[in-house]
Amino acid sequence: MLKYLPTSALTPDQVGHMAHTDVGSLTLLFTSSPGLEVLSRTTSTWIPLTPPSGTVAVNVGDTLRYLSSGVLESCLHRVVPQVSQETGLSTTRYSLAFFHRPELDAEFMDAQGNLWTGEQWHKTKYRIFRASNHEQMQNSLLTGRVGFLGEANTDIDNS
Ligand SMILES: O=C(O)CCC(=O)C(=O)O
Ligand SMILES: [Fe+2]
Repeated sequence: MLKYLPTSALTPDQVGHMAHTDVGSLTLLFTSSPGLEVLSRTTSTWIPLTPPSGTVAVNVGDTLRYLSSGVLESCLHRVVPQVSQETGLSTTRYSLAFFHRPELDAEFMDAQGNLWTGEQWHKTKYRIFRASNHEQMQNSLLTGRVGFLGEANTDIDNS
């Protein structure tokens, strides 16, 4: 369960959840709160996505992308705070994510040809997830797009 607390600090480096691809294979995301946005590969714009009530959003993560040799694309997404007209603060947001991931000893190759085990990939990418927003912005591992740093720039490499 993820809870995004209200904040008055709405500068771009303090978004609810930085632009990223999920680390595992498939993510099942349950939420009825607005704020989730997905980057369109065709227009390179952020598209708001609120799953209709009773439905679940299914994200392909990095490892399924690599295990399928890129046939399935990992989805780049972020969470943007929604500001309440009454308080001027962002609203509290809840979501429930169920992360599937490969076995720790599963092997796959990333888009640059580097070989990984599931465990290595998970530990490496999670270290970035836990880092400060500033450090996250220095590392395109978070976005799974070489040279693309999410909020920090918009040059997308489709590798
Ligand atoms: O809270 C959400 O809607 C998305 C969360 C998310 O993208 C994640 O935890 O990887
Ligand atoms: Fe995510």
